[in-house]
Amino acid sequence: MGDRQRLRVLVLNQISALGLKRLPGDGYSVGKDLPEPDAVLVRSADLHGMEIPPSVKAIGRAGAGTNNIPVPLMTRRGVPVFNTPGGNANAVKELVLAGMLMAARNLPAALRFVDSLDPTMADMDRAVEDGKKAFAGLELAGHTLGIVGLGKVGCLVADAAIKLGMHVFGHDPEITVDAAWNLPAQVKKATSVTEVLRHSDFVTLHVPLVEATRGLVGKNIDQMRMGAVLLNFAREGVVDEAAVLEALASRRLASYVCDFPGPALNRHEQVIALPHLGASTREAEENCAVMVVDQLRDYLEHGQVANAVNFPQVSMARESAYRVAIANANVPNMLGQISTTMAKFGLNIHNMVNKSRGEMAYTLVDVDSAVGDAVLDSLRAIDGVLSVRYLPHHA
Ligand SMILES: NC(=O)c1ccc[n+]([C@@H]2O[C@H](COP(=O)([O-])OP(=O)(O)OC[C@H]3O[C@@H](n4cnc5c(N)ncnc54)[C@H](O)[C@@H]3O)[C@@H](O)[C@H]2O)c1
Ligand SMILES: O=C(O)CC[C@@H](O)C(=O)O
Repeated sequence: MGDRQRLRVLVLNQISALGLKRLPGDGYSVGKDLPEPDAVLVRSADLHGMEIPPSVKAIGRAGAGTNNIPVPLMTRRGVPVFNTPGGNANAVKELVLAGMLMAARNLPAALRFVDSLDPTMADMDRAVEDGKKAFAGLELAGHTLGIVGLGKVGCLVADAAIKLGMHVFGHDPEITVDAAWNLPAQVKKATSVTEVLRHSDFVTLHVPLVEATRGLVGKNIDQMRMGAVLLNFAREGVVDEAAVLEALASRRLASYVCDFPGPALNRHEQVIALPHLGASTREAEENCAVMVVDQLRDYLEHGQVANAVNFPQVSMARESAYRVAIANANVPNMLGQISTTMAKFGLNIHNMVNKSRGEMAYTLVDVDSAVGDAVLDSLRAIDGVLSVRYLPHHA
C-alpha cells in the first residue's frame, strides 16, 4: 500500500508497544513526527497550545483525564476524543493505598532518617531504636476515608479501604448506576464535599479537572479534622495549593499526598509528592494502549464510537461495503437533509443509525453503492455538518 493510503497515527507520548502493534503496518504509519496525521495518540501531552492539523479525524487519550485536550474545539470540528475508562484505575487505587500508608506511618521521613545514618557507625542498632519514636504513626483500620468522585478509581479505592477495615464516606453527585452497583454497601453517602471533609481522617480526590472541580478543595479545608491527610491523585488544579500550604502550616493537615509536584510542594516536610505515577504500571499502560488503539481503529475504519468523551456511543454492524460517517450539529432536519442529498445522487440507504450527545449528533449511513466525491462535498456543504468521512470496506 502506498504511504498516503496508509492511515497516519501521530504518537506524542510513550504508548505501550502492546497497543501500537495493533496498528498493522499494511494499513497504518505510526510515528512521532508524521505530517498530516489522521489521528493523534497521547497520554499527558498538552494539546491546548498545539496546532492540531485539519487532517486529524480522531484523538486517542491512553488514560482517563482529557483536560490536556481541547475537547470543545474538537467537537466543533467533528473530531471525537477517546479515552480509556477504568484502564488504569487499579494502578491508581494501589498508589492511593501506598500514599495513605506512607502518610499514616511517616514512611518518607523514616526512610530519610535511615538514609542519614552513617553506615560505618559503631552502634547502628541503638541509633535506630532511639530514632524510631519520631516516626510512630497510626493504622488505617478504624479510621475514616472520605472519597470525592466515585468513578472508576474512587469505587476501587472505596472497596479496598473497606477491606482494610476503614470507614468510608463517598460523594459523587453524578454517580453512574454501574458505579453505585459496584460500591460496597458499607460506603456511607455524603451529600457534599464539606460533609466528606468534616467526617474524614483521610480524604482522597478522584474527580476530573473541569471548571466545576477547579479548586474543589480550597478554603473549605478549614472544615477538615485537625491532623487529617489529603490525597490528590486527580489533577493539580482540583486543589487550591495556597489553601493546602496554609492548612499544613496550621497542622490542620498533617500531610498532603499528591501526584503533582511543584516548587512550593517539593521538599516540604509534610508533603509527599510523586511524579505523576498513578498510571505508571506495566499493566495500566498496556490496558490503556490496547483499549485506545482498538477504539481508534474501529472509528477510523468503521466509524464506530466507543468511549469518546464528546461523541455518543455508536455501533452498527457492516451490512454494506459503502459507509458514510457524519458528525453534525444536534438541530432539526439534519437527517432529512442528509438523506435528501444522498437520494439526489441516486444512493439507496441500506441502514443507518443516528445518536446525539449534547449539542452534537453522529450518523452512520450504509448505502448500497459506491459514494463519489460530489456526494461527500454536498454533504459537507450542509449547514451544521461538522465532518464527513467515507469508509468503504474492502473485505
Ligand atoms: N494520577 C494519575 O496518573 C491518574 C490516573 C487516572 C486518572 N487520574 C485522574 O483522576 C480522574 C478520575 O479518574 P476515573 O478513572 O475515576 O474517572 P471517572 O470518570 O471514572 O470518575 C470520575 C468521577 O468523578 C465524578 N465527579 C465529577 N464531578 C464531581 C464533583 N464535583 N464532585 C464529586 N464527584 C464528581 C463523576 O461523576 C465520576 O463518577 C481523571 O479524570 C484523571 O484526571 C489521574
Ligand atoms: O498517562 C499517564 O501516565 C497519566 C494518566 C492519568 O493522568 C489519567 O488521567 O489517566
